[in-house]
Amino acid sequence: MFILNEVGRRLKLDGFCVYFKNKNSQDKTIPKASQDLMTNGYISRPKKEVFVSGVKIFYGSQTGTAKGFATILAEALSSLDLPVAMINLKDYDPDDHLVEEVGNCLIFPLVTSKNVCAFLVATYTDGQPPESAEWFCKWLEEAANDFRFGKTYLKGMRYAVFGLGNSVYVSHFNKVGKNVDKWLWMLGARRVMTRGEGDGNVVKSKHGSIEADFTAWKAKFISRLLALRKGEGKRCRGSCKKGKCESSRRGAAAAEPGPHAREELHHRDAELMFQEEEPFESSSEEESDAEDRQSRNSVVDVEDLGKIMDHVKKEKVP
Ligand SMILES: Cc1cc2nc3c(=O)[nH]c(=O)nc-3n(C[C@H](O)[C@H](O)[C@H](O)COP(=O)(O)O)c2cc1C
Repeated sequence: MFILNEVGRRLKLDGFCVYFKNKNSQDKTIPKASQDLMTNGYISRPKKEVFVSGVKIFYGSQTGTAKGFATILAEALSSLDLPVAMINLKDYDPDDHLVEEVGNCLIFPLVTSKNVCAFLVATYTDGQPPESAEWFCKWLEEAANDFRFGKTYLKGMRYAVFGLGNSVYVSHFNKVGKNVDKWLWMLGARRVMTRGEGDGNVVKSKHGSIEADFTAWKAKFISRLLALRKGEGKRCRGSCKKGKCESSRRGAAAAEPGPHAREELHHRDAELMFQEEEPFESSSEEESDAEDRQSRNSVVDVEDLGKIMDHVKKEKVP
């Protein structure tokens, strides 16, 4: 029996045969048949895991700004060697395809998709989406509010949203971006970064113009993608503003909610979550799991309280 060492030399071994393949070693020193064997039944180094296999950029645009931003993003991403698809929401039927973004593993259907989805959507009069994104938004809103879909429907999908708007429309500023972010989250998709808000009102725009807002968001999105590509997650370390994470909830008292109360909680949480910037990655299911754990702790607290009361009563008996 033989073993191939780091430089492809055969070493004699008694009893069994192992091949180590050095990725820098010259494959030409190893016969083709042996190379095949290395991945077919013989021990070889594990293959590098792929954490992000590509990006899908969805856009909803009326006068072309969102489409233009989508093109800029696609170009930036393809220079990073990431496969990119640009999708006009007008041509996309969420009823048929959205669930595909969850993952395509038949054996473990809830396995996270290796794609990341970016949504670039504009807001129009009275907070309505552009015509091209009407069906997508209608479908998403209905699904998010339909208990038959539930908060795991899009579990495994990873996404980020950049909304385009103008803050002169005070009460409906960026409403569509906000809603798309909220509805995806309610369906269990995982937001990989804070929503970006492009503002065409140069006086109020965070970075001076909608283009600058987009450039800043794009830079953050790319750095987030690079981190995800390395397999890095981003968890709340207990410093989130609204105290919604598990760590900051520990110790807070709450009553056990019934099924309707929980449903209500899910929607109320979604509203709260999207009033402010959310600094960490999350999905609605995780939020709700944390609620459940907290509730279970609270039930124990109530039981303990009962025992204490019994004890106090006994103490009072002469
Ligand atoms: C008629 C009209 C109505 C608009 N209404 C809103 C609005 O309610 N809220 C908002 O944030 N932006 C509003 N906007 C601003 C657009 O969202 C913004 O110009 C955006 O960049 C357009 O993107 P698009 O070129 O991809 O369609 C409105 C713009 C127009 C022309």
